[in-house]
Amino acid sequence: MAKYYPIFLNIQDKKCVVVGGGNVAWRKVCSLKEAGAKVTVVSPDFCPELERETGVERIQQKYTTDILKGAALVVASTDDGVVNKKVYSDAMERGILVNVVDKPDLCSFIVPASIQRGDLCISISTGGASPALARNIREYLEGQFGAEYGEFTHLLSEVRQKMLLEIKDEAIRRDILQRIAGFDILEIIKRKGVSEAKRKILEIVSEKIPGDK
Ligand SMILES: C[C@@]1(CC(=O)O)c2cc3[nH]c(cc4nc(cc5[nH]c(cc(n2)[C@H]1CCC(=O)O)[C@@](C)(CC(=O)O)[C@@H]5CCC(=O)O)C(CC(=O)O)=C4CCC(=O)O)c(CCC(=O)O)c3CC(=O)O
Ligand SMILES: NC(=O)C1=CN([C@@H]2O[C@H](COP(=O)(O)OP(=O)(O)OC[C@H]3O[C@@H](n4cnc5c(N)ncnc54)[C@H](O)[C@@H]3O)[C@@H](O)[C@H]2O)C=CC1
Repeated sequence: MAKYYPIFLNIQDKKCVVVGGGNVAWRKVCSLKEAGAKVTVVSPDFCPELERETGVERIQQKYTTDILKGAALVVASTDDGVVNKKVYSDAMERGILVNVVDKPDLCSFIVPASIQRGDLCISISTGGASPALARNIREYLEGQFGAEYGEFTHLLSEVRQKMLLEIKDEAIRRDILQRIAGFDILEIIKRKGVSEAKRKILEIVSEKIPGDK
């Protein structure tokens, strides 16, 4: 089995093509859309979920190479191995990132199972060993990581932007940022809300920087 390098790809406003109109195509269309891509899906037929999907360009025809023009990424998710392989070789020739859903060895990237809580993303991969296990772990973690993690991440981002400007001493800044990302602050968000957590953060900051209010 191949080794993988986990990264987060910026595909905002980039053309991403999904070839195929079944359930697997729909799943990939949804995750690409959520990442802000301009999605084109091409297939002679679309499952009802794909038919209903808004904000997606649907091209109702068999795959042809010209559809890849200007694409940053393509997913081949037809039930026809020959077509999937053709998409793979077309993409490789053009330097386009490619995922072939039925052939892990024809993938320049594979897609993990993911949980999104605001800017916090937790992704799980088994490197293709067991997608079902990746899904089960995702479902388990969904129960552990509630909406409060989104609020927490948002609050930390706000405070961090401010501190990057205001606290020049890198060691002190790092110490504070590490401290306020602690689970005790998350507990305060859960029990008492965001404004109480902000108050606690200010308290920590003033303790760490004498004289700071
Ligand atoms: C290599 C990879 C390539 C890629 O697609 O990127 C790939 C390949 C294959 N998947 C297959 C089967 C299944 N895939 C799922 C589900 C998911 N598959 C996803 C990713 C990946 N699947 C990549 C590796 C990810 C990793 O392991 O890290 C997830 C995580 C993300 C997503 O697809 O968006 C999404 C869960 C999302 C979620 O729920 O959170 C289920 C379960 C279900 O549908 O409920 C089954 C049935 C059970 C089983 O087989 O385990 C088959 C055999 C097809 C056949 O039997 O014909 C192949 C081909 C092969 O293995 O040869
Ligand atoms: N990677 C993954 O997560 C998973 C992969 N798979 C594999 O994914 C593939 C697709 O699965 P499903 O969506 O369930 O299949 P499906 O049979 O529901 O859909 C296949 C789609 O491909 C379209 N298609 C066929 N020829 C085409 C062509 N020349 N050009 C464009 N579109 C074409 C069909 O019209 C249909 O819409 C299967 O090979 C399956 O083994 C299955 C489960 C999970």
